[in-house]
Amino acid sequence: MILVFGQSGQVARELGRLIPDATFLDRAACDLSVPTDCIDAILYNRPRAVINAAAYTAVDKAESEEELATVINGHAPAAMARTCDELRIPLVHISTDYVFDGSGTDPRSPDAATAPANAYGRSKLVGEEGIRASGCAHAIMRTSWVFSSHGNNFVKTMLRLSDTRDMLNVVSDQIGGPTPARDIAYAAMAMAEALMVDPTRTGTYHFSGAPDVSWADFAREIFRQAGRNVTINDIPTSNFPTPAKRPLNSRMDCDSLRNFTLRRPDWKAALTTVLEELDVIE
Ligand SMILES: NC(=O)C1=CN([C@@H]2O[C@H](COP(=O)(O)OP(=O)(O)OC[C@H]3O[C@@H](n4cnc5c(N)ncnc54)[C@H](OP(=O)(O)O)[C@@H]3O)[C@@H](O)[C@H]2O)C=CC1
Ligand SMILES: Cc1cn([C@H]2C[C@H](O)[C@@H](COP(=O)(O)OP(=O)(O)O[C@H]3O[C@@H](C)C(=O)[C@@H](O)[C@H]3O)O2)c(=O)[nH]c1=O
Ligand SMILES: [Mg+2]
Repeated sequence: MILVFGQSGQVARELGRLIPDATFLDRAACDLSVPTDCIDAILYNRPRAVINAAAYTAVDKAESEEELATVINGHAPAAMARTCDELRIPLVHISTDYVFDGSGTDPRSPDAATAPANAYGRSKLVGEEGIRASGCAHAIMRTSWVFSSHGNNFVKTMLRLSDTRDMLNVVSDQIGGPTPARDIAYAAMAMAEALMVDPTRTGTYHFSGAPDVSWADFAREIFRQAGRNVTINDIPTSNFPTPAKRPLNSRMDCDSLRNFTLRRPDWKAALTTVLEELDVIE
């Protein structure tokens, strides 16, 4: 059996479709703000592999709740990893482009220096470091700009705003790869399977949708496909103040995905499917 932390989140829901026989732990079954509960959950379920799809993902709110975010995104995954090491089972964990400072314009490779610019990014980095220190077989999959038909994401925010607005200001100087949650679920499973056979594939991998675009370009493609007439004004990040600072360059070098015969997903095609699921298009 595969044990998944998370049930209602974007990636957890897609894992639910892909591997319905897995055991999914919602917050009531295991609250990550109590890391020892993660240990108990793994020992109780005795899985073949663990996928952590739960996290504190409210980027702006994390600025005022960094301690809680650090327990959920940092200490809980570290506790999972130590238990996975004891049981000699692999852990697949999902991390973020926000562990980088976003300087420059080149795609970041997995071994590039981390330097998070916000509390959420720092909390996710604590998780990465705890997992590496545990010695367990693991894949840390860094992804970015996740979207799907469930939960909160940029696609749903844009569609909601367009109900009342025909013009939106969207930042055009943050560049990254929008990533379909469905493809993340598939990749997480591929990594878990590979690690069960060959734990030496342990490492940190980048997985983001192609091509890289700005949030403004992403918004334009959403409304183009949705057939909605919404004007997107390109604005610099400085004109969209938020509590948390976001990296400008979220481009990720995903070449090492070849280790798992995976490739960057085509986010525009996946967006069509998501808009169909949302009944925005037929
Ligand atoms: N969303 C994005 O754009 C990106 C996400 N990631 C990473 O991908 C992973 C999956 O993200 P995504 O699916 O979008 O996340 P969501 O925000 O959609 O879901 C987060 C999940 O974590 C659960 N959760 C939050 N706090 C706790 C807690 N204290 N105890 C137990 N469960 C908790 C939530 O449960 P509940 O429903 O009960 O709140 C929810 O199921 C995360 O590791 C995230 O950091 C990486 C890059 C981009
Ligand atoms: C709603 C809105 C947002 N924006 C900007 C703000 C921000 O820079 C960008 C995206 O907004 P979001 O709130 O979706 O961004 P955010 O929640 O920061 O998204 C991040 O979530 C975490 C969990 C990750 O790990 C990251 O990879 C990334 O996906 O768009 C506009 O410019 N105009 C708007 O009308
Ligand atoms: Mg958000």
